Amino acid sequence: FFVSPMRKLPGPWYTNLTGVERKYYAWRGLEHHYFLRMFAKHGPLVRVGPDKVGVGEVAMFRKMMGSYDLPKAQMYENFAIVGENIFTTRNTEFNKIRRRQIGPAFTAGYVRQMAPLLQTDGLDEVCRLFDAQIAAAEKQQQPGAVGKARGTTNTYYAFTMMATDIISSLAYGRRFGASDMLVRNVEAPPPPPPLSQEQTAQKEKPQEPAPQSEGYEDGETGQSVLESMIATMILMRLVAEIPLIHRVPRWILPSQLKMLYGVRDKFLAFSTRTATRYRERLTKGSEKSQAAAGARNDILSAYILAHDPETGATMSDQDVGSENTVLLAAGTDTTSNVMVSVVRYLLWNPHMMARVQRELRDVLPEREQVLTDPTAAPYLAAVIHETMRLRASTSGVWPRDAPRHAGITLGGYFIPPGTVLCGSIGGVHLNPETWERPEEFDPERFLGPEGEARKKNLVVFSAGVRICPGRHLAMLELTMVLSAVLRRYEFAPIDPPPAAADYFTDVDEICSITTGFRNPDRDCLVYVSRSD
Ligand code: HEM
Repeated sequence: FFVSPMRKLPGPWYTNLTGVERKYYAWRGLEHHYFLRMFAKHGPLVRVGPDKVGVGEVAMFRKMMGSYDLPKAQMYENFAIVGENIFTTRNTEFNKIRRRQIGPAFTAGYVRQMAPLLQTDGLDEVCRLFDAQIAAAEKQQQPGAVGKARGTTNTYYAFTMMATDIISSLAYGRRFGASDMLVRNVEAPPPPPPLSQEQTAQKEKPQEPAPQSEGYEDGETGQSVLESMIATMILMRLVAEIPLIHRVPRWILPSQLKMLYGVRDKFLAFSTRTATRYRERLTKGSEKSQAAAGARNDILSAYILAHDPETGATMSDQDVGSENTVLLAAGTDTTSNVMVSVVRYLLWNPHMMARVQRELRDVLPEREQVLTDPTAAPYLAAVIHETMRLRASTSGVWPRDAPRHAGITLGGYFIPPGTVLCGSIGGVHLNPETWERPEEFDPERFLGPEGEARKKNLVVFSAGVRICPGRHLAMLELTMVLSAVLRRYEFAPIDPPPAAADYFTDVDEICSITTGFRNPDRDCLVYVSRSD
């Protein structure tokens, strides 16, 4: 204890003995804030527990993420309730092979070919929702009322459901129909009048079973799959917080947890079965069905056909099933939360909103046009980058073990083996040595050649050997959806912006693996109307 090199690291004295303060913040969903406060006080390398060090500076972050010598920390095993896959694995060889296998599904070129699916299964759906919300407001408008009808929408639900539909389309070959649930709520007819006796008797007669939706089995529907997906994600987060849950025999668990495990089993079975069916269509079906399946440029077909060019290893249906559950976890709220934040920042800064809209009217003169190239709308691209800097949906910490035998030197300090390095994306993005006025929302910093150069200091997708493979897809999705909705609709705030501009309080965030909105029902409600 007295000779440990960790003692030399900056940090409060008590972190030599305990990491309970960090745990307390993590338990409250505010671990990302805890790290920011520690960096502000002690600098970008700070001890936060006897064996834990926070890293909040871009060069150090890149160094710790740059090599497989610093494997993912043990925490990741807690996510493996959906099997070992690219995200959960701590095994270098496994990760290298998997990244080579799935690489072709995420190249910039292949991702561009997915744009039509992003449009039909994502963008069109969210627009259908906004249109339904506006139509509902029109219905309620008094006759003779002046001005356009304004619907009310919750951007959090609208974009989260849309992103879920996009990933389910790309990774499962079908939309789960998440957006439809929202549209149905808007269009729900008024409750029927009470039934007469005769009608009641009629109703009690056994009904014909509802026709199965294509591809679902055993009474599954898009909605039931969606529910089991959500339950699986909840279980993942619970086990991440309390790993013991996964270590004890299942029969000891309380009934709610047993139920969650049961649903997880069903969801994994569904994911594997989806891969099996798709493989059959791709490889065994008639020429016509093979052509139809092959013509779909999506992640699922790329995974099924994947092989590692070095070892020749392919992926089993179970492998594909496990990878797909991870895509749902890694590729939905990460992207949709950025969209929500972009709309919020633009509503708080009307001159920026006006500039984005002017730019979009120039590049998309027809209302229904869609933009796929972010460089065509540089101001919108700058807004997206600045939002991802200030409110990264991944602003929490991503832990790595110090190299097992040699340790590592960071910022002039030796970090011994056995230490966990907590790479803080929020810390890197708010580091005052890197960014002027770090807490200010200023898209200008990403404009022009200097702005382009500054992007190297953004690590929203992490860096190095485990960098996000979905980054091109995320950028395409952000560009297509935000350009279209900001061109086609006017948004207006329902509530005024927070009075005091304080980074820690002006957005009520919760960090639990990803960072999102603690109270979306209160904070993400806006007016929406059609633009010309
Ligand atoms: C704005 C949106 C996104 C952000 C900010 C983001 C960010 C990140 C970050 C920071 C990591 C590293 C996590 C770690 O070290 O454990 C990561 C990993 C990953 N991301 Fe993303 N991501 C986004 C969208 C996506 C999308 C759309 C997909 C795929 C559909 C995806 C798939 C993955 C996968 C599979 C990994 C694990 C890679 C590995 O461990 O080797 N992400 N992402």
